[in-house]
Amino acid sequence: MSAQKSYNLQDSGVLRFPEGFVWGAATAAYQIEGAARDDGRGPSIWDTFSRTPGKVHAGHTGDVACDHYHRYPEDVRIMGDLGLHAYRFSISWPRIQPDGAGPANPRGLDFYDRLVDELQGGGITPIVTLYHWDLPQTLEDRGGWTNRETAERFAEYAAIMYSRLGDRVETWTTLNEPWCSAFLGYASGIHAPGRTEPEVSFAAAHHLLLGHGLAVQALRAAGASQIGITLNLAPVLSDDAEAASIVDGLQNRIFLDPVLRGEYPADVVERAGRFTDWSFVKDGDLEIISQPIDLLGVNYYNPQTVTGRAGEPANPVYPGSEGVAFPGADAPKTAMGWPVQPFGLTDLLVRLSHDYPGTPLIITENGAAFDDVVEDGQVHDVGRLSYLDGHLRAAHAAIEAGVDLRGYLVWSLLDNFEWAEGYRKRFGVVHVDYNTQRRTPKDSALWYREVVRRNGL
Ligand SMILES: CO[C@H](O)c1c[n+]2c([nH]1)[C@H](O)[C@@H](O)[C@H](O)[C@H]2CO
Repeated sequence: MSAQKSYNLQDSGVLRFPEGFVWGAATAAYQIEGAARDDGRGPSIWDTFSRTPGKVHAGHTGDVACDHYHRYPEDVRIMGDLGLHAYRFSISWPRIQPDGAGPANPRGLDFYDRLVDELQGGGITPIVTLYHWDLPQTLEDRGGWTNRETAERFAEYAAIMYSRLGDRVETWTTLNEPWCSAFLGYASGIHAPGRTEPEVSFAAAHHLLLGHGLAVQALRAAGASQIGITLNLAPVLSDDAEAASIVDGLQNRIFLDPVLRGEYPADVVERAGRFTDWSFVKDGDLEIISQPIDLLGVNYYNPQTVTGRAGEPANPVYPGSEGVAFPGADAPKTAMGWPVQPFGLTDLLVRLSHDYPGTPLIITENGAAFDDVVEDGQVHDVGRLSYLDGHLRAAHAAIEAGVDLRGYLVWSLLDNFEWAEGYRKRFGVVHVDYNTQRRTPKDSALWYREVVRRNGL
């Protein structure tokens, strides 16, 4: 259960969030846009990966997805109907630079111009993610994130986007979840580009962070004032302190420390030593990576439960985690098999504010997949509503504990392409019928609308 404590509830007896708390929803380009070949968009690593037999459920691809590229006015209207303050979306790099470098594709820029204008017309604040996993394939052909030059291309792309949208977009996040890009993409291979080379995954992680730092420099030089990065973070639950520290290092501190402290954690450097000599870290890199940021985006879904077990092989997504087992949690599960443990969000937020003080936090993703059914034009997604309610209570408990939490963006606005799961897993508060593209707000959306209106539960 989330942390239970008696609050000094205000007038109407609800949990009130701070004045100005930002309520919104989040999506990502490859997961919702479709139009994979429209208007000059080039191929990304996810176009390639989803076409690789066996990589994505039933061979699903993002070719059409939610057809958001064409239906964005309707989707913005839905955001307005829900009363959302903000909308977090990512920009498709290959739509802007089909080969990952060189002059921008004007038709790609035009789409995001139109989207931002539509949002502004609806009084909805855009929150841009520059990179949500859809690397231009041409850059992957040159090594992708294992190639240091990709970091430089990313900063050039960031500057292009700021020059086009900076007059209307105030909040910019550079990367979504570099942990997933590096360790799902290059170590375990369960995400694009599907490489199973743990020995290069740490270089990929570093170049992603270098790209973040160079992009922060470029954005700041161009006048951006609200810049951040989004990390997927998880508290680690264990009866074994050593096992917990190993996974905390490989999941959380490997990114938090370079970005917010300007150093890699020594224990992680040592454990990764069996894969790499870290020679990809050049003088000055960590100063660039730890450029000051204004906001830390936190994606939270559940804690990690681990235990020490002699002889246990490394978990492929955590290179260097030999001796650690992942037994799973004794808790209700979502359709992804992820445990529902809202208390983990409170623990995480309080830990961040204690260990990495001074950086305001925003929950950039939190949500759940459940098997939804449309009945008489409605979706009674009680499980998702309960998950969101519990996690908002957990977030409120963190605020009560003094955490500087600025907002909450539910994952996701729409059912969408759930990466290797394809379309079979639904995270949206709005149901999408992929045959007709009909949108149906679920009960969770109607409940969330009331939360936003009341600024509380
Ligand atoms: C393990 O959870 C990760 O933090 C995570 C979960 N999720 C994410 N990251 C990604 O940012 C989204 O694109 C996914 O659609 C979403 C749901 O899977």
